[in-house]
Amino acid sequence: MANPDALSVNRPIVWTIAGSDSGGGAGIQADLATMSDLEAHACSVITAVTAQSSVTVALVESVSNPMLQSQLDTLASDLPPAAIKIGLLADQAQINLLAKWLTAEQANWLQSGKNVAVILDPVMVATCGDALANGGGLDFTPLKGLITLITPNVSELAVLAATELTSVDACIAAAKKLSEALNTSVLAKGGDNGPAWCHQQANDLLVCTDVDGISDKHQWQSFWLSNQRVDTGNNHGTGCTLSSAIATVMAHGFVLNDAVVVAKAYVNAGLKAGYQVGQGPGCLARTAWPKDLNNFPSIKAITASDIKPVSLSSSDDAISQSSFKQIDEPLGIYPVVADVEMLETLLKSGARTIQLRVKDPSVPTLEQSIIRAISLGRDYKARVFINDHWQLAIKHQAYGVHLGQEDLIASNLEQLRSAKLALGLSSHSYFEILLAYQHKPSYIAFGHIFPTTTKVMPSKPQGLAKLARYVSLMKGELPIVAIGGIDASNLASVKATQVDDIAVVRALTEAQDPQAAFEALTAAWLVEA
Ligand SMILES: Cc1ncc(COP(=O)(O)OP(=O)(O)O)c(N)n1
Ligand SMILES: Cc1nc(C(=O)O)sc1CCOP(=O)(O)O
Ligand SMILES: [Mg+2]
Repeated sequence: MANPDALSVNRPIVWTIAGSDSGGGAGIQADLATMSDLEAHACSVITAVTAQSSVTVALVESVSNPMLQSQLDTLASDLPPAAIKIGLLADQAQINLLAKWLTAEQANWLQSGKNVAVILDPVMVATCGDALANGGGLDFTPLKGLITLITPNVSELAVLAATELTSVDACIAAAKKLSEALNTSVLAKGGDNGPAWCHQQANDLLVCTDVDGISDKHQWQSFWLSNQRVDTGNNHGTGCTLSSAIATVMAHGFVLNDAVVVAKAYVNAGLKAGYQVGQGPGCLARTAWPKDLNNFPSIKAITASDIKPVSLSSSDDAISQSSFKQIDEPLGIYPVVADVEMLETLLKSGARTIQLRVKDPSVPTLEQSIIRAISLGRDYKARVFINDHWQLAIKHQAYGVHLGQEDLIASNLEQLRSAKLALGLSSHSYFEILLAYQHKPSYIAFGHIFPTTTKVMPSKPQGLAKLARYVSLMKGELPIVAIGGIDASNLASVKATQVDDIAVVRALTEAQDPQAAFEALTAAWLVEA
Protein backbone atom coordinates (compact mmCIF):
# COMPACT_ATOMS: atom_id res chain seq x y z
CA MET A 1 0.00 0.00 0.00
CA ALA A 2 1.36 3.42 -0.96
CA ASN A 3 1.97 5.67 1.99
CA PRO A 4 0.08 8.96 1.42
CA ASP A 5 2.50 10.67 3.84
CA ALA A 6 5.35 10.01 1.48
CA LEU A 7 3.43 11.77 -1.28
CA SER A 8 2.53 14.99 0.59
CA VAL A 9 5.82 16.78 0.89
CA ASN A 10 4.98 19.68 3.18
CA ARG A 11 2.97 20.08 6.33
CA PRO A 12 0.59 22.98 5.65
CA ILE A 13 0.44 25.67 8.34
CA VAL A 14 -2.88 25.81 10.19
CA TRP A 15 -3.75 28.35 12.86
CA THR A 16 -6.06 27.98 15.79
CA ILE A 17 -7.40 31.22 17.27
CA ALA A 18 -9.00 29.97 20.48
CA GLY A 19 -8.91 29.68 24.26
CA SER A 20 -6.61 27.53 26.35
CA ASP A 21 -8.21 24.60 28.18
CA SER A 22 -5.91 23.83 31.09
CA GLY A 23 -7.54 20.38 31.31
CA GLY A 24 -6.12 19.51 27.89
CA GLY A 25 -9.29 18.07 26.35
CA ALA A 26 -10.64 21.00 24.37
CA GLY A 27 -9.69 24.49 23.15
CA ILE A 28 -6.19 25.24 21.89
CA GLN A 29 -4.89 21.97 23.33
CA ALA A 30 -7.37 19.83 21.34
CA ASP A 31 -6.79 21.91 18.23
CA LEU A 32 -3.00 21.57 18.30
CA ALA A 33 -3.24 17.82 18.85
CA THR A 34 -5.74 17.46 15.99
CA MET A 35 -3.78 19.57 13.52
CA SER A 36 -0.56 17.77 14.27
CA ASP A 37 -2.25 14.36 14.06
CA LEU A 38 -3.67 15.31 10.65
CA GLU A 39 -0.20 16.13 9.33
CA ALA A 40 -0.19 19.92 9.58
CA HIS A 41 2.06 22.36 11.42
CA ALA A 42 -0.13 24.04 14.04
CA CYS A 43 0.23 27.66 15.23
CA SER A 44 -1.82 29.17 18.04
CA VAL A 45 -3.32 32.56 18.77
CA ILE A 46 -4.68 32.48 22.31
CA THR A 47 -7.81 34.53 22.96
CA ALA A 48 -8.40 33.55 26.58
CA VAL A 49 -6.93 31.46 29.36
CA THR A 50 -9.32 29.22 31.24
CA ALA A 51 -8.73 27.57 34.59
CA GLN A 52 -10.58 24.42 33.64
CA SER A 53 -10.76 20.76 34.53
CA SER A 54 -13.05 18.03 33.24
CA VAL A 55 -15.68 19.05 35.82
CA THR A 56 -15.52 22.83 36.08
CA VAL A 57 -14.48 26.13 34.53
CA ALA A 58 -13.16 28.09 37.51
CA LEU A 59 -12.00 31.25 35.75
CA VAL A 60 -11.85 32.70 32.23
CA GLU A 61 -9.52 35.61 31.49
CA SER A 62 -9.36 37.04 28.01
CA VAL A 63 -6.03 38.28 26.68
CA SER A 64 -5.67 42.00 26.01
CA ASN A 65 -6.46 43.38 22.55
CA PRO A 66 -2.80 44.35 21.94
CA MET A 67 -1.76 40.80 22.82
CA LEU A 68 -4.36 39.33 20.44
CA GLN A 69 -3.31 41.72 17.67
CA SER A 70 0.37 41.04 18.23
CA GLN A 71 -0.05 37.26 18.04
CA LEU A 72 -1.90 37.62 14.71
CA ASP A 73 0.63 40.01 13.19
CA THR A 74 3.71 38.18 14.44
CA LEU A 75 2.54 34.87 13.02
CA ALA A 76 1.36 36.39 9.73
CA SER A 77 4.78 37.77 8.92
CA ASP A 78 6.56 34.42 9.14
CA LEU A 79 4.06 31.57 9.34
CA PRO A 80 1.15 32.52 7.07
CA PRO A 81 -1.82 30.17 7.39
CA ALA A 82 -3.15 27.78 4.78
CA ALA A 83 -6.32 27.60 6.89
CA ILE A 84 -7.60 29.01 10.18
CA LYS A 85 -9.86 27.63 12.86
CA ILE A 86 -11.50 30.13 15.20
CA GLY A 87 -12.82 28.90 18.53
CA LEU A 88 -13.55 30.83 21.70
CA LEU A 89 -13.83 34.58 21.21
CA ALA A 90 -14.26 35.89 24.71
CA ASP A 91 -15.96 39.22 24.06
CA GLN A 92 -17.25 41.58 21.36
CA ALA A 93 -13.98 43.52 21.20
CA GLN A 94 -12.16 40.33 20.15
CA ILE A 95 -14.71 39.64 17.41
CA ASN A 96 -14.37 43.19 16.10
CA LEU A 97 -10.58 43.10 16.20
CA LEU A 98 -10.46 39.77 14.39
CA ALA A 99 -12.95 40.93 11.77
CA LYS A 100 -10.80 43.98 11.03
CA TRP A 101 -7.65 41.87 10.84
CA LEU A 102 -9.30 39.25 8.58
CA THR A 103 -10.63 41.95 6.24
CA ALA A 104 -7.13 43.32 5.70
CA GLU A 105 -5.54 39.86 5.40
CA GLN A 106 -8.14 38.59 2.94
CA ALA A 107 -7.32 41.47 0.61
CA ASN A 108 -3.65 40.34 0.72
CA TRP A 109 -4.57 36.68 0.21
CA LEU A 110 -6.76 37.60 -2.75
CA GLN A 111 -3.94 39.59 -4.30
CA SER A 112 -1.52 36.70 -3.98
CA GLY A 113 -4.11 34.21 -5.30
CA LYS A 114 -4.37 32.38 -1.94
CA ASN A 115 -7.62 30.96 -0.68
CA VAL A 116 -7.45 30.61 3.10
CA ALA A 117 -10.38 28.72 4.64
CA VAL A 118 -11.64 30.17 7.92
CA ILE A 119 -13.71 27.83 10.09
CA LEU A 120 -15.62 29.39 12.99
CA ASP A 121 -16.70 27.21 15.91
CA PRO A 122 -18.90 29.58 17.96
CA VAL A 123 -17.95 28.23 21.39
CA MET A 124 -20.24 29.39 24.19
CA VAL A 125 -20.36 26.64 26.82
CA ALA A 126 -17.87 23.95 27.98
CA THR A 127 -18.86 20.26 27.94
CA CYS A 128 -19.26 20.37 31.74
CA GLY A 129 -22.00 23.01 31.20
CA ASP A 130 -20.13 26.10 32.41
CA ALA A 131 -20.22 29.26 30.25
CA LEU A 132 -16.99 30.23 28.48
CA ALA A 133 -18.17 33.36 26.69
CA ASN A 134 -21.08 35.74 26.83
CA GLY A 135 -22.61 33.63 24.03
CA GLY A 136 -26.07 35.14 23.82
CA GLY A 137 -24.62 38.65 23.86
CA LEU A 138 -22.04 38.19 21.12
CA ASP A 139 -22.67 39.58 17.64
CA PHE A 140 -20.81 37.61 14.96
CA THR A 141 -22.05 39.76 12.05
CA PRO A 142 -18.74 41.69 11.80
CA LEU A 143 -17.38 38.35 10.49
CA LYS A 144 -19.95 38.29 7.65
CA GLY A 145 -18.28 37.34 4.36
CA LEU A 146 -15.00 36.54 6.13
CA ILE A 147 -15.61 32.92 7.09
CA THR A 148 -15.93 29.76 5.04
CA LEU A 149 -17.94 27.70 7.51
CA ILE A 150 -19.58 28.09 10.92
CA THR A 151 -20.12 24.98 13.07
CA PRO A 152 -22.76 25.62 15.77
CA ASN A 153 -24.29 22.83 17.82
CA VAL A 154 -28.07 22.82 18.26
CA SER A 155 -28.13 25.20 21.23
CA GLU A 156 -25.61 27.58 19.61
CA LEU A 157 -27.68 27.54 16.40
CA ALA A 158 -30.79 28.47 18.38
CA VAL A 159 -28.95 31.43 19.94
CA LEU A 160 -27.33 32.59 16.70
CA ALA A 161 -30.52 32.32 14.64
CA ALA A 162 -32.56 33.74 17.54
CA THR A 163 -35.17 31.05 17.22
CA GLU A 164 -36.50 27.98 19.01
CA LEU A 165 -35.61 24.70 17.35
CA THR A 166 -38.67 22.60 17.92
CA SER A 167 -38.67 20.60 14.68
CA VAL A 168 -36.43 19.40 11.86
CA ASP A 169 -38.02 22.07 9.65
CA ALA A 170 -37.10 24.78 12.14
CA CYS A 171 -33.55 23.45 12.36
CA ILE A 172 -33.09 23.61 8.57
CA ALA A 173 -34.65 27.08 8.39
CA ALA A 174 -32.39 28.35 11.20
CA ALA A 175 -29.23 26.97 9.54
CA LYS A 176 -30.22 28.64 6.25
CA LYS A 177 -30.99 31.89 8.05
CA LEU A 178 -27.56 31.83 9.72
CA SER A 179 -25.92 30.99 6.40
CA GLU A 180 -27.51 34.07 4.81
CA ALA A 181 -26.82 36.32 7.80
CA LEU A 182 -23.08 35.54 7.77
CA ASN A 183 -22.77 34.68 4.05
CA THR A 184 -21.15 31.36 4.87
CA SER A 185 -21.70 27.61 4.75
CA VAL A 186 -23.10 26.11 7.96
CA LEU A 187 -22.52 22.76 9.64
CA ALA A 188 -25.22 22.47 12.30
CA LYS A 189 -24.10 19.65 14.59
CA GLY A 190 -26.70 17.26 15.89
CA GLY A 191 -24.45 15.31 18.22
CA ASP A 192 -26.27 16.82 21.19
CA ASN A 193 -29.96 16.42 21.78
CA GLY A 194 -32.00 18.34 19.24
CA PRO A 195 -34.99 18.02 16.97
CA ALA A 196 -33.04 15.79 14.56
CA TRP A 197 -31.94 13.63 17.46
CA CYS A 198 -32.73 9.97 17.52
CA HIS A 199 -31.25 7.40 19.81
CA GLN A 200 -29.00 5.55 17.37
CA GLN A 201 -27.91 8.31 15.00
CA ALA A 202 -26.01 11.59 15.10
CA ASN A 203 -27.28 13.79 12.26
CA ASP A 204 -25.38 16.91 11.20
CA LEU A 205 -26.81 19.40 8.72
CA LEU A 206 -24.52 20.89 6.05
CA VAL A 207 -25.75 23.99 4.21
CA CYS A 208 -23.43 24.69 1.25
CA THR A 209 -23.03 28.37 0.36
CA ASP A 210 -20.75 29.35 -2.50
CA VAL A 211 -18.32 26.48 -1.86
CA ASP A 212 -15.14 26.51 -3.95
CA GLY A 213 -14.38 23.64 -6.33
CA ILE A 214 -17.45 21.43 -5.85
CA SER A 215 -19.96 20.17 -8.41
CA ASP A 216 -22.66 22.67 -9.45
CA LYS A 217 -25.08 19.98 -8.39
CA HIS A 218 -24.02 20.37 -4.73
CA GLN A 219 -23.64 24.14 -4.68
CA TRP A 220 -26.33 25.86 -2.55
CA GLN A 221 -27.59 22.38 -1.55
CA SER A 222 -28.18 21.14 1.99
CA PHE A 223 -27.30 17.65 3.20
CA TRP A 224 -27.79 15.46 6.24
CA LEU A 225 -24.58 13.72 7.30
CA SER A 226 -25.44 10.78 9.54
CA ASN A 227 -23.37 8.42 11.67
CA GLN A 228 -24.37 5.77 14.14
CA ARG A 229 -24.21 7.50 17.51
CA VAL A 230 -21.09 6.65 19.50
CA ASP A 231 -22.42 6.11 22.99
CA THR A 232 -19.68 7.60 25.16
CA GLY A 233 -19.23 10.13 27.93
CA ASN A 234 -15.71 10.80 26.68
CA ASN A 235 -16.73 13.63 24.38
CA HIS A 236 -14.95 16.68 25.82
CA GLY A 237 -13.52 18.75 22.95
CA THR A 238 -15.64 17.17 20.19
CA GLY A 239 -16.56 20.53 18.61
CA CYS A 240 -12.98 21.88 18.83
CA THR A 241 -11.64 18.69 17.28
CA LEU A 242 -14.20 18.74 14.47
CA SER A 243 -13.60 22.37 13.49
CA SER A 244 -9.81 22.13 13.69
CA ALA A 245 -9.91 18.91 11.65
CA ILE A 246 -12.03 20.66 8.98
CA ALA A 247 -9.52 23.53 8.79
CA THR A 248 -6.60 21.10 8.57
CA VAL A 249 -8.12 18.94 5.84
CA MET A 250 -8.86 22.11 3.84
CA ALA A 251 -5.26 23.21 4.35
CA HIS A 252 -4.27 19.97 2.60
CA GLY A 253 -6.22 21.24 -0.45
CA PHE A 254 -9.47 19.34 -0.05
CA VAL A 255 -12.78 21.08 -0.78
CA LEU A 256 -15.06 22.06 2.11
CA ASN A 257 -17.46 19.13 1.68
CA ASP A 258 -14.54 16.71 1.82
CA ALA A 259 -13.07 18.37 4.87
CA VAL A 260 -16.41 18.02 6.66
CA VAL A 261 -16.80 14.28 5.97
CA VAL A 262 -13.15 13.50 6.76
CA ALA A 263 -13.37 15.53 9.99
CA LYS A 264 -16.58 13.74 10.96
CA ALA A 265 -14.88 10.38 10.39
CA TYR A 266 -11.91 11.59 12.47
CA VAL A 267 -14.19 12.62 15.34
CA ASN A 268 -16.14 9.37 15.13
CA ALA A 269 -12.95 7.32 15.36
CA GLY A 270 -11.72 9.57 18.21
CA LEU A 271 -14.95 9.12 20.15
CA LYS A 272 -14.79 5.32 19.79
CA ALA A 273 -11.28 5.32 21.24
CA GLY A 274 -11.94 8.12 23.78
CA TYR A 275 -10.57 7.89 27.31
CA GLN A 276 -11.34 9.33 30.74
CA VAL A 277 -8.67 11.19 32.70
CA GLY A 278 -10.46 13.22 35.39
CA GLN A 279 -13.78 12.85 37.19
CA GLY A 280 -15.82 14.42 34.37
CA PRO A 281 -16.19 13.73 30.65
CA GLY A 282 -13.04 12.28 29.11
CA CYS A 283 -11.55 13.25 25.76
CA LEU A 284 -11.29 12.00 22.22
CA ALA A 285 -8.33 9.91 21.16
CA ARG A 286 -6.18 11.03 18.21
CA THR A 287 -6.38 8.30 15.61
CA ALA A 288 -4.70 9.84 12.52
CA TRP A 289 -6.12 10.44 9.04
CA PRO A 290 -9.31 8.34 8.83
CA LYS A 291 -9.18 5.31 6.55
CA ASP A 292 -12.07 3.23 7.88
CA LEU A 293 -15.16 3.70 5.74
CA ASN A 294 -17.36 2.79 8.73
CA ASN A 295 -16.48 6.09 10.40
CA PHE A 296 -17.58 8.21 7.42
CA PRO A 297 -21.13 9.59 7.39
CA SER A 298 -24.00 8.56 5.14
CA ILE A 299 -25.06 11.55 3.05
CA LYS A 300 -28.58 12.50 2.08
CA ALA A 301 -29.46 15.61 0.06
CA ILE A 302 -32.39 17.60 1.45
CA THR A 303 -35.09 18.16 -1.17
CA ALA A 304 -38.41 20.01 -1.16
CA SER A 305 -40.21 16.69 -0.78
CA ASP A 306 -37.83 14.94 1.63
CA ILE A 307 -36.21 16.79 4.51
CA LYS A 308 -35.56 13.80 6.79
CA PRO A 309 -32.06 12.47 7.59
CA VAL A 310 -31.21 9.07 6.16
CA SER A 311 -32.37 6.17 8.29
CA LEU A 312 -29.29 4.02 8.84
CA SER A 313 -31.43 1.03 9.74
CA SER A 314 -34.38 1.36 7.32
CA SER A 315 -34.65 -0.56 4.05
CA ASP A 316 -36.14 2.46 2.24
CA ASP A 317 -32.90 4.27 1.62
CA ALA A 318 -30.30 3.87 -1.13
CA ILE A 319 -27.69 2.65 1.34
CA SER A 320 -29.54 -0.61 1.90
CA GLN A 321 -30.23 -1.43 -1.75
CA SER A 322 -28.60 -4.36 -3.50
CA SER A 323 -25.29 -4.06 -5.33
CA PHE A 324 -24.87 -3.55 -9.05
CA LYS A 325 -23.21 -6.34 -11.05
CA GLN A 326 -19.73 -7.22 -9.79
CA ILE A 327 -16.95 -7.17 -12.39
CA ASP A 328 -15.16 -10.48 -12.19
CA GLU A 329 -11.69 -9.49 -13.44
CA PRO A 330 -9.54 -6.33 -13.34
CA LEU A 331 -10.50 -3.61 -15.80
CA GLY A 332 -6.81 -2.88 -16.42
CA ILE A 333 -6.30 -0.17 -19.05
CA TYR A 334 -9.85 1.05 -19.72
CA PRO A 335 -10.17 3.04 -22.98
CA VAL A 336 -12.88 5.71 -23.22
CA VAL A 337 -13.57 6.47 -26.89
CA ALA A 338 -15.95 8.64 -28.91
CA ASP A 339 -16.55 6.44 -31.96
CA VAL A 340 -17.18 2.84 -32.88
CA GLU A 341 -14.21 2.59 -35.25
CA MET A 342 -11.78 3.37 -32.44
CA LEU A 343 -13.70 1.01 -30.16
CA GLU A 344 -13.25 -1.83 -32.66
CA THR A 345 -9.56 -1.01 -33.17
CA LEU A 346 -8.91 -1.25 -29.44
CA LEU A 347 -10.99 -4.39 -28.99
CA LYS A 348 -8.78 -5.95 -31.67
CA SER A 349 -5.69 -5.09 -29.64
CA GLY A 350 -7.09 -6.80 -26.59
CA ALA A 351 -9.13 -4.22 -24.61
CA ARG A 352 -11.45 -6.17 -22.31
CA THR A 353 -13.28 -3.21 -20.78
CA ILE A 354 -14.08 -0.21 -22.95
CA GLN A 355 -16.47 2.75 -22.95
CA LEU A 356 -18.35 4.45 -25.77
CA ARG A 357 -18.61 8.14 -24.84
CA VAL A 358 -20.65 10.11 -27.36
CA LYS A 359 -21.30 13.49 -25.76
CA ASP A 360 -23.67 14.92 -28.39
CA PRO A 361 -27.12 13.33 -27.91
CA SER A 362 -28.35 14.79 -31.22
CA VAL A 363 -25.91 12.81 -33.37
CA PRO A 364 -28.27 11.00 -35.79
CA THR A 365 -26.18 7.81 -35.66
CA LEU A 366 -26.16 7.66 -31.84
CA GLU A 367 -28.44 4.64 -31.43
CA GLN A 368 -26.76 2.78 -34.33
CA SER A 369 -23.34 3.41 -32.77
CA ILE A 370 -24.54 2.08 -29.42
CA ILE A 371 -26.06 -1.04 -31.02
CA ARG A 372 -22.82 -1.67 -32.94
CA ALA A 373 -20.60 -1.10 -29.89
CA ILE A 374 -22.66 -3.55 -27.82
CA SER A 375 -22.56 -6.13 -30.59
CA LEU A 376 -18.77 -5.75 -30.96
CA GLY A 377 -18.48 -6.24 -27.23
CA ARG A 378 -20.26 -9.57 -27.54
CA ASP A 379 -18.06 -10.62 -30.50
CA TYR A 380 -14.86 -9.86 -28.60
CA LYS A 381 -16.18 -11.08 -25.21
CA ALA A 382 -15.48 -7.62 -23.81
CA ARG A 383 -17.35 -5.40 -21.33
CA VAL A 384 -18.75 -2.41 -23.21
CA PHE A 385 -19.93 0.49 -21.03
CA ILE A 386 -22.13 3.20 -22.55
CA ASN A 387 -21.55 6.69 -21.19
CA ASP A 388 -24.62 8.82 -20.33
CA HIS A 389 -27.22 7.18 -22.64
CA TRP A 390 -28.54 4.75 -20.10
CA GLN A 391 -32.00 4.24 -21.65
CA LEU A 392 -30.40 3.11 -24.94
CA ALA A 393 -27.97 0.95 -22.99
CA ILE A 394 -30.90 -0.80 -21.27
CA LYS A 395 -32.84 -1.08 -24.52
CA HIS A 396 -29.95 -2.84 -26.28
CA GLN A 397 -28.66 -4.74 -23.22
CA ALA A 398 -25.19 -3.28 -22.89
CA TYR A 399 -22.83 -4.80 -20.32
CA GLY A 400 -22.86 -1.55 -18.38
CA VAL A 401 -23.39 2.20 -18.13
CA HIS A 402 -21.07 4.94 -16.87
CA LEU A 403 -22.76 7.91 -15.20
CA GLY A 404 -21.67 11.15 -13.59
CA GLN A 405 -22.78 12.51 -10.20
CA GLU A 406 -25.44 14.69 -11.85
CA ASP A 407 -27.12 11.49 -13.11
CA LEU A 408 -27.55 9.91 -9.66
CA ILE A 409 -31.32 9.90 -9.73
CA ALA A 410 -32.91 7.08 -7.78
CA SER A 411 -35.53 6.12 -10.38
CA ASN A 412 -32.92 5.90 -13.18
CA LEU A 413 -30.65 3.78 -11.04
CA GLU A 414 -33.53 1.48 -10.15
CA GLN A 415 -34.22 0.83 -13.84
CA LEU A 416 -30.53 0.04 -14.41
CA ARG A 417 -30.49 -2.25 -11.40
CA SER A 418 -33.59 -4.14 -12.60
CA ALA A 419 -32.09 -4.49 -16.09
CA LYS A 420 -29.00 -6.03 -14.43
CA LEU A 421 -26.51 -3.71 -16.11
CA ALA A 422 -23.16 -2.95 -14.52
CA LEU A 423 -22.76 0.64 -13.30
CA GLY A 424 -19.65 2.84 -13.21
CA LEU A 425 -19.88 6.18 -11.38
CA SER A 426 -17.62 9.25 -11.51
CA SER A 427 -16.31 11.00 -8.41
CA HIS A 428 -14.12 14.03 -7.79
CA SER A 429 -13.86 14.19 -4.02
CA TYR A 430 -14.34 12.19 -0.79
CA PHE A 431 -17.88 13.58 -0.68
CA GLU A 432 -18.70 12.32 -4.18
CA ILE A 433 -17.04 8.97 -3.49
CA LEU A 434 -19.34 8.51 -0.49
CA LEU A 435 -22.40 9.54 -2.51
CA ALA A 436 -21.43 7.15 -5.31
CA TYR A 437 -20.60 4.28 -2.95
CA GLN A 438 -24.05 4.50 -1.34
CA HIS A 439 -25.49 3.20 -4.63
CA LYS A 440 -23.20 0.12 -4.58
CA PRO A 441 -21.95 0.53 -8.16
CA SER A 442 -19.72 -1.91 -10.06
CA TYR A 443 -16.76 0.51 -9.95
CA ILE A 444 -16.02 4.11 -8.99
CA ALA A 445 -13.82 6.38 -11.12
CA PHE A 446 -11.71 9.07 -9.40
CA GLY A 447 -10.76 12.09 -11.46
CA HIS A 448 -9.29 14.07 -12.81
CA ILE A 449 -5.85 13.10 -11.55
CA PHE A 450 -3.81 15.37 -13.85
CA PRO A 451 -4.87 18.33 -16.02
CA THR A 452 -6.92 17.25 -19.02
CA THR A 453 -8.08 18.94 -22.21
CA THR A 454 -10.66 16.26 -22.99
CA LYS A 455 -13.37 17.99 -20.98
CA VAL A 456 -13.89 21.13 -18.92
CA MET A 457 -13.75 20.18 -15.24
CA PRO A 458 -15.32 22.25 -12.41
CA SER A 459 -12.87 20.73 -9.93
CA LYS A 460 -9.08 21.10 -9.75
CA PRO A 461 -6.79 18.20 -10.73
CA GLN A 462 -6.65 15.81 -7.78
CA GLY A 463 -2.96 14.92 -7.94
CA LEU A 464 -1.35 11.79 -6.60
CA ALA A 465 -1.45 12.59 -2.86
CA LYS A 466 -5.25 12.87 -2.89
CA LEU A 467 -5.58 9.82 -5.11
CA ALA A 468 -3.51 7.82 -2.61
CA ARG A 469 -5.81 8.94 0.22
CA TYR A 470 -8.94 7.97 -1.73
CA VAL A 471 -7.39 4.61 -2.54
CA SER A 472 -6.48 3.98 1.09
CA LEU A 473 -10.17 4.51 1.99
CA MET A 474 -11.76 2.49 -0.81
CA LYS A 475 -9.24 -0.26 -1.62
CA GLY A 476 -10.90 -3.67 -1.51
CA GLU A 477 -14.45 -2.27 -1.38
CA LEU A 478 -14.95 -2.25 -5.18
CA PRO A 479 -12.75 -1.62 -8.24
CA ILE A 480 -11.37 1.91 -8.27
CA VAL A 481 -10.39 3.52 -11.54
CA ALA A 482 -8.23 6.64 -11.95
CA ILE A 483 -8.95 8.96 -14.91
CA GLY A 484 -7.73 12.28 -16.29
CA GLY A 485 -4.43 13.16 -17.93
CA ILE A 486 -2.98 9.68 -17.53
CA ASP A 487 -0.48 8.54 -20.14
CA ALA A 488 2.75 6.54 -20.47
CA SER A 489 4.79 9.32 -18.82
CA ASN A 490 2.92 9.21 -15.49
CA LEU A 491 1.50 5.68 -15.47
CA ALA A 492 4.06 4.34 -12.97
CA SER A 493 3.32 7.10 -10.44
CA VAL A 494 -0.42 6.40 -10.70
CA LYS A 495 0.20 2.68 -10.27
CA ALA A 496 2.24 3.45 -7.12
CA THR A 497 -0.93 4.71 -5.41
CA GLN A 498 -2.34 1.14 -5.64
CA VAL A 499 -5.38 2.24 -7.64
CA ASP A 500 -6.92 -0.81 -9.32
CA ASP A 501 -7.36 0.36 -12.91
CA ILE A 502 -6.94 3.41 -15.15
CA ALA A 503 -9.19 4.96 -17.79
CA VAL A 504 -7.64 6.90 -20.66
CA VAL A 505 -8.85 8.99 -23.57
CA ARG A 506 -6.13 11.02 -25.34
CA ALA A 507 -3.28 8.65 -24.49
CA LEU A 508 -4.95 6.33 -27.03
CA THR A 509 -7.14 8.49 -29.26
CA GLU A 510 -4.37 11.01 -29.98
CA ALA A 511 -1.64 8.39 -30.36
CA GLN A 512 -0.25 7.91 -33.87
CA ASP A 513 -0.86 4.20 -33.48
CA PRO A 514 -3.66 3.64 -30.92
CA GLN A 515 -3.22 -0.15 -30.97
CA ALA A 516 0.50 0.08 -30.21
CA ALA A 517 -0.22 2.71 -27.53
CA PHE A 518 -2.80 0.41 -25.89
CA GLU A 519 -0.41 -2.53 -25.91
CA ALA A 520 2.43 -0.43 -24.47
CA LEU A 521 0.23 0.99 -21.69
CA THR A 522 -1.09 -2.48 -20.85
CA ALA A 523 2.43 -3.92 -20.68
CA ALA A 524 3.56 -1.06 -18.42
CA TRP A 525 0.48 -1.48 -16.18
CA LEU A 526 1.07 -5.20 -15.76
CA VAL A 527 4.74 -4.78 -14.81
CA GLU A 528 5.23 -5.62 -11.11
CA ALA A 529 5.97 -2.51 -9.03
C1 LIG B 1 -14.16 5.76 -16.44
C2 LIG B 1 -14.79 7.09 -16.53
N1 LIG B 1 -14.63 7.94 -15.54
C3 LIG B 1 -15.19 9.16 -15.56
C4 LIG B 1 -15.96 9.53 -16.63
C5 LIG B 1 -16.66 10.85 -16.63
O1 LIG B 1 -18.05 10.64 -16.61
P1 LIG B 1 -19.03 11.88 -16.37
O2 LIG B 1 -18.69 12.48 -15.06
O3 LIG B 1 -20.40 11.41 -16.57
O4 LIG B 1 -18.61 12.88 -17.51
P2 LIG B 1 -18.76 12.66 -19.06
O5 LIG B 1 -17.84 11.57 -19.46
O6 LIG B 1 -20.19 12.28 -19.32
O7 LIG B 1 -18.38 13.96 -19.64
C6 LIG B 1 -16.09 8.63 -17.65
N2 LIG B 1 -16.82 8.92 -18.74
N3 LIG B 1 -15.51 7.41 -17.59
C1 LIG C 1 -14.08 11.99 -19.42
C2 LIG C 1 -13.35 12.39 -18.21
N1 LIG C 1 -13.91 12.33 -16.98
C3 LIG C 1 -13.09 12.77 -16.05
C4 LIG C 1 -13.42 12.86 -14.63
O1 LIG C 1 -12.57 13.25 -13.82
O2 LIG C 1 -14.55 12.54 -14.32
S1 LIG C 1 -11.59 13.25 -16.63
C5 LIG C 1 -12.06 12.88 -18.18
C6 LIG C 1 -11.19 13.07 -19.36
C7 LIG C 1 -10.06 12.09 -19.41
O3 LIG C 1 -9.43 12.29 -20.61
P1 LIG C 1 -7.88 12.20 -20.80
O4 LIG C 1 -7.47 10.79 -20.52
O5 LIG C 1 -7.71 12.57 -22.25
O6 LIG C 1 -7.25 13.22 -19.92
MG1 LIG D 1 -21.73 11.57 -18.07
